[in-house]
Amino acid sequence: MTEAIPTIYKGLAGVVVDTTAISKVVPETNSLTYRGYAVQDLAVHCNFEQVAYLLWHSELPSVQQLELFVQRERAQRRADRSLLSLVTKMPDTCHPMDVVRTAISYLGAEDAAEEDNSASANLSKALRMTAVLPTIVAADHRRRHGLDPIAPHSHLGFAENFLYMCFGSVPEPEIVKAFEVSLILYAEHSFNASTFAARVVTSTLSDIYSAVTAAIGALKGPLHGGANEAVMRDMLEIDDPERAEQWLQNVLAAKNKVMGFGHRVYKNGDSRVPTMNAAFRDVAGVTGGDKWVRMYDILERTMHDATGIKPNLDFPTGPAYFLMGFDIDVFTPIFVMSRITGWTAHIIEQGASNALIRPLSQYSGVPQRAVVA
Ligand SMILES: CC(=O)SCCNC(=O)CCNC(=O)[C@H](O)C(C)(C)COP(=O)(O)OP(=O)(O)OC[C@H]1O[C@@H](n2cnc3c(N)ncnc32)[C@H](O)[C@@H]1OP(=O)(O)O
Ligand SMILES: O=C([O-])CC(=O)C(=O)O
Repeated sequence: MTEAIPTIYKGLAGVVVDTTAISKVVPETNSLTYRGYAVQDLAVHCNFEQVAYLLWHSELPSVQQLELFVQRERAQRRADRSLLSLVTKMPDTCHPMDVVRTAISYLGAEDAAEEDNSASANLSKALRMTAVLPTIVAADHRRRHGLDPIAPHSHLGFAENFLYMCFGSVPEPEIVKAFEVSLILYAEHSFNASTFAARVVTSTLSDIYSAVTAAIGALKGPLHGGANEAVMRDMLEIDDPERAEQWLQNVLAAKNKVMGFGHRVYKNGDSRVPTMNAAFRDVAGVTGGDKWVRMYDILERTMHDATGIKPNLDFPTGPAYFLMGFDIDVFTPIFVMSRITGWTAHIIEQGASNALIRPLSQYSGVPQRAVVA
C-alpha cells in the first residue's frame, strides 16, 4: 500500500501556527500595528521606551507609569565588571552578533532565578536585558576602535544614551530622531523567524535567556536581520550611483538575491519602509549623504521595473546607520537591541498559553533495511 503524501508547507509559508495579541501585519494594506496602534503613528508620537512598555504591558504608559519605567530602565543600564570583561575577552575577529549572543547567555548564567519563568520574573528579566544590551554593543563597538567603554548616562533617553555611549556625544536631533524611529520600527513583527525561534524554545519550558539567544542566532542570518548589513556592503561595492543599475541587473542575471528586497509576508511593499525611508533622507540631509539617496532610488526603481519586488525595512536602515557613523557589523546588533522587546513579549505570551511546538516531517530517506553485522 502506498503512503499518502501530506501537503508540505515548505518554510511554513502561509501556515498560521497560533494567535498573538502583540502585533498585526496586514499585507493587503501594507499595515502594521503594535497592540492596535499603527507603527507609523508610534514612530511620530512616541519614544522607544513607550513602545517597549506598550509591547510588554499591552497599553501605552501613563505619565507616572512612564516615569517609573524609565527610572527602572536607566537604573539597569550598567554592565558589571565581569560582563564587560567577557566582552573584552571575545576575539576581535568575531562578529558583534557573537558578542551579543554570548552576553545574553552570560546574563542567564549569572541569574540565580534563571529557571523562574513566571510572567512577572520574565518582565523583569526582559527589562534588564533591554537596558544593558546597548551598553554591551557600544562597549564592543568602541573596543574594536581601541577605545575604552563609556558608562551609560542616566539623564539620557534610550536612543540618545546609546549614541552617546558609542560616539562620546549626542549627535544632531535629526540623527537621534531617525535612530529612535528605526528602533520603533524594528521592535516587533509577529511570527518572523527569530520570534518563532524564541517561541519554539519557550514552548519546551526553557528559560527566557535561552529563547533570546536562539532568536539572536536566527536574526543574524542575511535572509532576516543580517540583511541590513548586506545592503550597505552592496552599496559600498557599487560606490557610484551611476553603476547601480548595471550592478543590480548583474545580480539578477546571476540569479542571486538582492539584499534588502522582498518579504515573506508583504508582497506589495513593507509597511515600515516609507517611515524609515524618510528618516534615512533626514540623516542624509545632515550628513551629506546625497550619493546614497541617489543610489537607493536607482536600486529601488531598477528592482521594481525588473521584478516588481519592493524594498523591506533593512534597505533604508542599512545606509541610515552607515551615515550615522556605525560600523556595518553593528547594524544587526542594533536590530537586536530593539527586537528584544518584541521577542520577550512573545516569550511571555507563549508561556501564558503554551503548547509544545513540534511539527511533523515527511520521511524521504531510504526504506527500512536490516543492519548487517
Ligand atoms: C527584517 C527582515 O528580516 S526583512 C527580510 C530581509 N531579507 C532580505 O532582504 C534578503 C533578500 N530577500 C529574500 O531573500 C526574500 O525576499 C525573503 C527570504 C525575505 C522572503 O522570501 P520568500 O517569501 O521565501 O520568497 P522567495 O525567496 O521564495 O522568493 C519568491 C520569488 O521572488 C524572488 N525574490 C524574492 N526576494 C528576492 C530578492 N531580494 N532578490 C531577488 N529575487 C528575489 C525569488 O528569487 C523567487 O523567485 P522565483 O519564484 O522565480 O524562484
Ligand atoms: O517578518 C519577517 O519575516 C521579517 C521582518 O520583516 C521582521 O522580522 O521585521
